Amino acid sequence: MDFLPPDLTAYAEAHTSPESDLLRQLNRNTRAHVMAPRMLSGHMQGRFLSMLSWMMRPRRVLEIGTYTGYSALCLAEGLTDDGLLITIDHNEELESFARSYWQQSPLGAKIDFRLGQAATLIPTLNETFDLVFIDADKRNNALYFDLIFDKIRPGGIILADNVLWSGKVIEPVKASDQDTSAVLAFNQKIQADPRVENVLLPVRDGIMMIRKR
Ligand SMILES: C[S@@+](CC[C@H](N)C(=O)[O-])C[C@H]1O[C@@H](n2cnc3c(N)ncnc32)[C@H](O)[C@@H]1O
Repeated sequence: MDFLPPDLTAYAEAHTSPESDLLRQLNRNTRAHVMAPRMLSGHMQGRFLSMLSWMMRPRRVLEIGTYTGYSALCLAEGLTDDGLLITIDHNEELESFARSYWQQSPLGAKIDFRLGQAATLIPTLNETFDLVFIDADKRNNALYFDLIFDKIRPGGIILADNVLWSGKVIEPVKASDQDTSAVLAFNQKIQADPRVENVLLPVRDGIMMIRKR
């Protein structure tokens, strides 16, 4: 769902730095050849992730939900020289597609892909993260938040995508709609957590931006 009228979205994109040729190609080929291309962050959100990465100059970034590797490339842009982005996805069919784009970028050497279930892999990571992007199965947002919290430095940032869930967060929820219930519960959990400060940004499908105190 677009929250802004299409012509305002177009205006905002026209006044946002363009995607690199590589990202544009990755965006276009995901739309042409991969299932569910709406999952890709895209131009505007990608530039937001890049801007935040440049502002923070993170040494360690964790992404939960790689898909075709678009947001990984954006988040890797501001990494320090010795920086590393670990990205997790359980869909092995997308790995070679994502890698074929990462290999065309100098940032590819800083991207460490881990294949598997996020809930299994996160506890095995012995890193302190500056920035985490939660963008996998929304039902597990709260679980991923709990699993990563102690691995984030004070002042570190967690982003969770799709927290407006196409607007369903303000509609009556059907008992059978577990995804919407999970997004609502996650948003409430963050809002009530005294260990963090947060702002729900209405960018694309909604990004919850969380700072660990
Ligand atoms: C919304 S897409 C990620 C989009 C990507 N971050 C981007 O912006 O271009 C979600 C991804 O999470 C992965 N995923 C879903 N559940 C998962 C799980 N339990 N463990 C690991 N990956 C999972 C899916 O395979 C899918 O590729």
